[in-house]
Amino acid sequence: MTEIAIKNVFKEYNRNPILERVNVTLPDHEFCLILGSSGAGKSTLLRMLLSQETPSRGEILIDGEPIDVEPQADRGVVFQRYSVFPHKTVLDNVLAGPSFRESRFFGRLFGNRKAKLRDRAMELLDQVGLSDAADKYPVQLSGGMQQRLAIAQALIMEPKVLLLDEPFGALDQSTKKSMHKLILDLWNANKMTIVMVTHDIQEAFTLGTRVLMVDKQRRDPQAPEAYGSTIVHDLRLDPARKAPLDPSDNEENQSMEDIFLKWAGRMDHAIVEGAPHPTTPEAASVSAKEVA
Ligand SMILES: Nc1ncnc2c1ncn2[C@@H]1O[C@H](COP(=O)(O)OP(=O)(O)OP(=O)(O)O)[C@@H](O)[C@H]1O
Repeated sequence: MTEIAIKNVFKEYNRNPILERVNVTLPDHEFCLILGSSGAGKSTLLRMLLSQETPSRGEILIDGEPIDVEPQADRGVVFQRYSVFPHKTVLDNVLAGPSFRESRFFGRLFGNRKAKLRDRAMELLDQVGLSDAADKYPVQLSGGMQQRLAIAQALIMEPKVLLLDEPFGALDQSTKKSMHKLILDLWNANKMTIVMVTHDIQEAFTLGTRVLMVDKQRRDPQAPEAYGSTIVHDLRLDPARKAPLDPSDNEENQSMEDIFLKWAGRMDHAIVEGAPHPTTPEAASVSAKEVA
């Protein structure tokens, strides 16, 4: 069981507010997608969940306990750009994390323990469809294969929470589709909570049980940097649903929020909640009835 609670979190860089009043609770086994325009603060939020950054105010709790101040193995991460070791084989890339962790306690790994880890690594490579590439080097892999390797690398640490920062953003459409199936299968098999950042609305609605839209709720035209972003829409989805496609989603000049609300309106069982602290009439909550 892994519940993440983000409580009234603010983040500033050099006194510039990036995020403000972020409040959300993600129950165990949520697949949460974070959408928002460029610079909205999505990666900053993810980095705080990873403990690479600390909130300027507010707190983040995992299972009721304040989050560790250092990144821990209970939170795995996959970034958009392949974060694998180029000089190690595929198998050794998967083994690198646990070998490092365990050798800190036991020195070099030997015998039974090493064999067990190797079996687990091969099992994961099989799950991500890379068992035939175990002896290859990353340079010999396609972009999609490298991302699958990065996912196996994260999963071998058995994280309670998997954080994904646009992991499929650099992949072509068909590879992306197969990665979507893979990540949904892994999410079901491993019972983790996933938090994933994306720019792709269709991806968010295909994968998420929860979709959060992050944007500025207050804007000062004289001082665009005056306010930070917050959660402006919080959408819960039935995991069994299918995301319908609509050609009008590709119309130009639509804001991400317009497209988001259109999608939300077409989903069965979608419940959209407004931001926790609406401050302008425009940003006030969108009820389930309005989007139905
Ligand atoms: N370490 C830092 N120091 C100062 N400013 C930062 C730092 N990290 C991020 N920022 C600023 O915070 C804002 C939000 O950045 P962030 O990367 O979280 O946005 P994002 O929503 O993930 O954007 P994108 O979709 O383009 O990746 C940006 O204006 C960025 O320049």
